[in-house]
Amino acid sequence: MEQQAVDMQALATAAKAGDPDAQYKMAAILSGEGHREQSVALLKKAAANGHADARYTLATSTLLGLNVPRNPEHAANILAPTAAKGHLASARLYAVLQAMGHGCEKNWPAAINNVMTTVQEGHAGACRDLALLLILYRTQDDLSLQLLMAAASRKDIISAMILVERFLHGETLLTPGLAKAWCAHAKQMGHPLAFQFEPQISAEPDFSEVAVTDIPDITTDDIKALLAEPDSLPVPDATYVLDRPRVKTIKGLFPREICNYLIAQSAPRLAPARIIDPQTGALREDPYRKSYTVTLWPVDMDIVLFAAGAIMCAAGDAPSDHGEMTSILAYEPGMQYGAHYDCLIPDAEGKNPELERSGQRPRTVLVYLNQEYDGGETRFVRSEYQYKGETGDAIVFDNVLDDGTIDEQSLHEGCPVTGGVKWLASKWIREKTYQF
Ligand SMILES: O=C(O)CCC(=O)C(=O)O
Ligand SMILES: [Fe+2]
Repeated sequence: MEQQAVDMQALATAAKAGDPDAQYKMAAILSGEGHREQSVALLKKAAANGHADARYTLATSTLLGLNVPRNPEHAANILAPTAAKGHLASARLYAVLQAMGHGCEKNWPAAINNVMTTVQEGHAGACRDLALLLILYRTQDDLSLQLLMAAASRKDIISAMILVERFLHGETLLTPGLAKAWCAHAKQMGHPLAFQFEPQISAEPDFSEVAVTDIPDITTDDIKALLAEPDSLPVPDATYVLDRPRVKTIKGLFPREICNYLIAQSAPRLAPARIIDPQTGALREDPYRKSYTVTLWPVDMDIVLFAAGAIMCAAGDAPSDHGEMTSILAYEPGMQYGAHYDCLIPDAEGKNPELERSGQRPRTVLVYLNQEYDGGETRFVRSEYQYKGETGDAIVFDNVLDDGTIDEQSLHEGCPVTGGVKWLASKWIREKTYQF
């Protein structure tokens, strides 16, 4: 206790004397104690002194408007210098802002530069991001495999679980002992797939095999040539299945690895879905829409999640900035999304601020992220058409008619799940650039 008081005193003295690390640590302690203003003041000092973690934290608060005014341009400016120096968290977030054009100019090649700076710095998370982009683009299997091996051997559990899953499918040359060792590590870290995979490997875990492998030697120009802007990526062929509402389905929009990644990144952020109370306008839970859900805002995103969202927009024939943020939904047995329209409905006076801001929601894109569940079909209640995709398949449907008025045939539901957990990615497309 006494020692703690001495340490705190020493920290406060160092912070006052201008030590950025002490300022950052003091800011975290003060924030935990609820002293928001003092915390922000110190965070700003540490950031001004060039402390990379402080700059990242301040940038996320600035994006969210948390204890500081919301200002995406300011957030991008805070991130730019630390991203250029290869600070992983800053570079990952700055890449998202550049890819989206949120707070800075939309510039996909510049976003790739950020990824490559951190790959070249040897960050495991950056190797994983690049590997996942290559997987999403379905290109350079050898290179993505080397990047995954490099990341997994640097203890990146997401990469390790991708390799273990491939091992279980007989696709990757891991030894069973190494696969088991990675599972044990990922279980400790709480990766959901590790609990599923570990019992399927009968070998003893062999930790002696965990040797760090080299990061492949790749140039930024090579990667830029491989990874065009995701908005312009060709989407697999669609099958038109219904006229009213207009519905098409797409097999394999996302590879399995991307589906698992979306699940793993959203699982810790899920919260019960809420609806807007028609009487009070307040958000509340309702048995009508019962699922767990998370909306991925820029601070929750990385370049892979951005690109996956952009591909969903492309599947809906829309530029990426017309898409609302991707939502991930998880339905446990008994959960469902009751019959509803996705389009925005004006009030009795013909008004809806959302409609004025970014226009109607003419189209919806859903991607099924897994298939190991019972029930849970997406059903158009008036036409009785229903669809249940396999892992990575998409359904795209119009919520309005050609003249822009609501298509009443678009009334749809997520049927109750009766076994297992259904995971879904959902994107609502807007008429105009989505303003948020
Ligand atoms: O769960 C489903 O199949 C439907 C989801 C849905 O309707 C939506 O996200 O708007
Ligand atoms: Fe819907």
